[in-house]
Amino acid sequence: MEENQLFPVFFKLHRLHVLVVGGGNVGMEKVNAMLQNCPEATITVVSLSFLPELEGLAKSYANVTLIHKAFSCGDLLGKDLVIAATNNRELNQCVWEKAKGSKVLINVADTPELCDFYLGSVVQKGNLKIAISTNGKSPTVAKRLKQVLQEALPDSLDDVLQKLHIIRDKLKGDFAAKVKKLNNITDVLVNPDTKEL
Ligand SMILES: C[C@@]1(CC(=O)O)C2=NC(=C\c3[nH]c(c(CCC(=O)O)c3CC(=O)O)Cc3[nH]c(c(CC(=O)O)c3CCC(=O)O)/C=C3\N/C(=C\2)[C@@H](CCC(=O)O)[C@]3(C)CC(=O)O)/[C@H]1CCC(=O)O
Ligand SMILES: NC(=O)c1ccc[n+]([C@@H]2O[C@H](COP(=O)([O-])OP(=O)(O)OC[C@H]3O[C@@H](n4cnc5c(N)ncnc54)[C@H](O)[C@@H]3O)[C@@H](O)[C@H]2O)c1
Repeated sequence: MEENQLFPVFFKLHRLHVLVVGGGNVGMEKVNAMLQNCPEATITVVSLSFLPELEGLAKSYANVTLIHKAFSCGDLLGKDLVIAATNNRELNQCVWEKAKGSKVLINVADTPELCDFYLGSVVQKGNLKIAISTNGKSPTVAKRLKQVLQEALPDSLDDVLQKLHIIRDKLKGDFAAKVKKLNNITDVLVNPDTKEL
């Protein structure tokens, strides 16, 4: 079977500055996806035109800035991540070249081969977050799986996380002893019939 070699990480977007080039449907969707996960994400969108929905988002989120202009190299200054989402393949390739020259990680929405990272489909239950990737094979399947998991996982999972966090902070002893205890307590999640030792 072909393997997915992507390595998932969870970015603290409120500490990073993201540049999105292109304020159309895809630019809008990517901005929306980032804000859904992190309402404090710092995002600058550079574009020749903006969808009205994107202008609405910029009004609601002080951390989202829209700049009405054509992309230029200087837009990369101070940015940590870039998403190239214009409808012009050559321009997206040019943004990629400039980003590479500046050592900034980039996602080129119309060219998976040029992406340093992909966005995932995200299941959220309070503190719990599950990101899904199909290795770029079918974003639609990723979206559907998200819907299935969002329904199937109980909301109470967040209570479990909150309680385990309290226990984790209270546990005494050395690291190995804490790990053993936490694994004993949570064994019931994978073996419902076992009793805590
Ligand atoms: C998961 C999600 C996250 C997000 O965007 O937030 C996401 N795409 C979503 C939706 C979606 N995208 C597309 C459709 C139409 C149907 C279809 O094509 O399936 C739908 C479905 C819909 O909108 O209903 C079209 C599309 N997408 C890409 C291309 C270019 C290409 O493949 O060449 C084209 C063709 C453009 C064309 O044909 O012109 C590329 C990528 N899209 C990715 C992520 C990355 C791979 C993720 C993975 O590994 O699965 C990757 C590689 C790069 C990236 O964008 O990061 C989000 C689900 C949101 C949710 O959970 O609700
Ligand atoms: N990765 C994904 O999830 C995904 C999904 C669907 C489509 N796509 C691809 O993404 C691309 C964009 O699609 P779209 O629907 O957003 O297009 P769109 O036409 O709605 O938007 C393109 C935007 O790019 C801007 N733009 C054009 N030239 C520019 C320049 N020189 N400087 C700055 N901004 C400029 C335009 O003003 C416009 O706002 C398409 O090539 C499409 O194939 C990717």
